[in-house]
Amino acid sequence: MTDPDDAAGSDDPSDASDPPDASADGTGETITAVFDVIAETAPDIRHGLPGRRLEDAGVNPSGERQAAADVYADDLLRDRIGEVAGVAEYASEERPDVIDVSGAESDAPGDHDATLSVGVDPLDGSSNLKPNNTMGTIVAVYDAPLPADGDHLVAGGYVLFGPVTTMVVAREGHVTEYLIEDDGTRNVVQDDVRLPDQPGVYGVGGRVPDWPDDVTDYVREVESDDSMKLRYGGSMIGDVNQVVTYGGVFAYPKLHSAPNGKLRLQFEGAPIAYVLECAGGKSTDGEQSLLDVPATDLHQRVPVYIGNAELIDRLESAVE
Ligand SMILES: O=P(O)(O)OC[C@H]1O[C@](O)(COP(=O)(O)O)[C@@H](O)[C@@H]1O
Ligand SMILES: [Mg+2]
Ligand SMILES: [Mg+2]
Repeated sequence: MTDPDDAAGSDDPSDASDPPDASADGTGETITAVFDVIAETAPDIRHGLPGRRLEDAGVNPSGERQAAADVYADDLLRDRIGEVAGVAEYASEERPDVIDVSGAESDAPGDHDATLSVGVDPLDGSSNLKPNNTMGTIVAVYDAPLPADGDHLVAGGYVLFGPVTTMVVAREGHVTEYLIEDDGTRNVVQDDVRLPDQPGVYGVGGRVPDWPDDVTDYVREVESDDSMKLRYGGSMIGDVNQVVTYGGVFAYPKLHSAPNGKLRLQFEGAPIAYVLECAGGKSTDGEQSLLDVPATDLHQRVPVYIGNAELIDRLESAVE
């Protein structure tokens, strides 16, 4: 995208365009329809936030507090993605089980021939509601029942709720950034998004005293490069989009208190790895690409390190 010190990128959108449906079985049309629904729902999520910022709604399957906004976004997305022909399953960070939205299991109305599964993090970074900071929505489209391994990802993307609402979509090895208008239409801001060659930012989650020594040593080495600036805002999507824009590394690492880190493989780690790898970057759990981590549980956590290839290679050499 742009140089770290050249933050004045253009926001002039051109007309929306999607890759042609390269699939013989119509899955490409389903993927397009899913991201149309995400774009249409993004303004509704944004407009639904003010009254739901501070209201508590319970605990999610990962044992974390849910805001009313998390549940609101999840319900909206479940209803609307569930209507998309070709989508068989819906799952999210906010509900314990996979939902059959095809109707096939219960012989209910629906698309009984549907084959795709959609996993979402409806609101990523919802602890940023209180201080009114950046949040996102993460979307993963798999061609297998959930939980599914990363090699079943056929598309991944995210919405970023910042000063403007943008959506980044990766499919068929190609990454596109859109500006989402208030009426839910999407217009291309940047076709063929690629990580800049020169990394400029780094952000690492977790309490610093909770980092294992090898993580600490790696971070100290990264920040000793005087071209690297710290960027950490407490929303994975906000922080990841800094890396997509300026190059660099984002991590939510293994911790002393949590050897598998905090982020969820199905809803956060894998789809973001898919986007970054399609944009020319790399991902790892410390040993292997996040797309190669076996999916064993819908809500399993995984250490996440993503960014420029050279920084991820160094990380893999540095951590055990
Ligand atoms: O508060 P911490 O420990 O820095 O954690 C922040 C991380 O947790 C998350 O908020 C987890 O996502 P959710 O808000 O979807 O649970 C990430 O977006 C972010 O990277
Ligand atoms: Mg999240
Ligand atoms: Mg969330």
